[in-house]
Amino acid sequence: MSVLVTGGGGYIGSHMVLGLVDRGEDVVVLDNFTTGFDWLISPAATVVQGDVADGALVGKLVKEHEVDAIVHFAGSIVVPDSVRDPLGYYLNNTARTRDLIAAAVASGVPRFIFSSTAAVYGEAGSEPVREDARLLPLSPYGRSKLMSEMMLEDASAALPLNYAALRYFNVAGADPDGRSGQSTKGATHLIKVANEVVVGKRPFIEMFGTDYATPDGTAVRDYIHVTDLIGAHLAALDHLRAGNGNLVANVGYSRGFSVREVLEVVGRVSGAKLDIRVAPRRAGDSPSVVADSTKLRTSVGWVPKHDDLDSIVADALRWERHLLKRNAS
Ligand SMILES: NC(=O)c1ccc[n+]([C@@H]2O[C@H](COP(=O)([O-])OP(=O)(O)OC[C@H]3O[C@@H](n4cnc5c(N)ncnc54)[C@H](O)[C@@H]3O)[C@@H](O)[C@H]2O)c1
Ligand SMILES: O=c1ccn([C@@H]2O[C@H](COP(=O)(O)OP(=O)(O)O[C@H]3O[C@H](CO)[C@H](O)[C@H](O)[C@H]3O)[C@@H](O)[C@H]2O)c(=O)[nH]1
Repeated sequence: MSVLVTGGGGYIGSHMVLGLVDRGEDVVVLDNFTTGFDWLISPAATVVQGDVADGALVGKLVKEHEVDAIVHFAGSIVVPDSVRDPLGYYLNNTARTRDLIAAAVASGVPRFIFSSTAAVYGEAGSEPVREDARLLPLSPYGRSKLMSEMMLEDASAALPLNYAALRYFNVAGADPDGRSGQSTKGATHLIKVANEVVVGKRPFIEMFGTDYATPDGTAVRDYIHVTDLIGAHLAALDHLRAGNGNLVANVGYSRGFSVREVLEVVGRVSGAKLDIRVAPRRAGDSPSVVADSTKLRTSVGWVPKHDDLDSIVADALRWERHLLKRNAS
């Protein structure tokens, strides 16, 4: 038996591979390496280069490796890019996910875990956001993910497939043992960009929008350590394997930090003085998104172990320094 991890060469997927390998599972990675890297993947996994929409390839991998679950991370992830290129996002995130679900069903894989996002909520109204809040995504990215959730719901009602859709809030940090971290070129995520300024890869950071209706005027997010996010996936996999039915759940810590607060923490943890420049709001951004994670905690017994912004920033910074040395050598 093994687990097929799509996008296993990416930031989050490579941590999932570590989480599975660490508990003795066999893993097959399928990645086209558009944004991922083969060197991020644990040597214990089998790595196949290809697209998730290649149904014949997926069918072959399922058969050869006796895959009992697909964990689907592959996708395009940058909110403002999705505003500029909506059709590209609907193709890679929605249409190709449809093809992967079809291949899962055709080859008899009974379980599917999907990377969804807090972006499905948009401006949800009251916070923290529960799973039954209004789903009004503000960007093509959020819509592309919501449509994938809908396909899974409908497919699961009609076909022998159980699924978990995990709505991640803002994923950050790196493997505490230093084996993986966010390595995306031209990254756009706040903590990654700030740490690139700390190590001298960028001269300054822009603060997008200081006129939001939030306590300090900058946007608020629920930053979650990638290792706790992987803990949620492993718990969801166990939940599905135990026959407990479908699960749609938020993954966050239920507390928010503003952009200004995050940059203060980066400055304090690194000891660096960041050049921070005020810039206009970024297209597609929500003012505030904070998770209510009660459902995940009660349904699968998820207990986060790294709920501390200082450690998130410190782990991410350690990885950034590692990348700097790696690229210099
Ligand atoms: N990073 C976050 O804060 C965040 C938040 C919410 C949800 N997510 C979701 O988590 C998932 C993983 O995100 P990430 O941050 O690791 O991104 P990433 O870009 O590092 O990883 C995505 C991986 O998928 C691969 N890929 C893309 N399209 C593919 C395709 N058609 N076929 C095969 N491989 C393909 C890429 O090469 C890459 O390795 C995404 O689906 C994203 O939408 C991420
Ligand atoms: O250089 C930067 C980068 C970001 N920000 C701000 O920091 C906040 C967080 O931005 P990120 O780019 O780090 O993350 P997003 O909230 O835009 O999006 C992330 O989390 C979402 C869920 O909330 C999606 O899932 C998405 O895939 C993932 O990129 C936003 O207000 C953004 O405008 C800045 O001010 N300067």
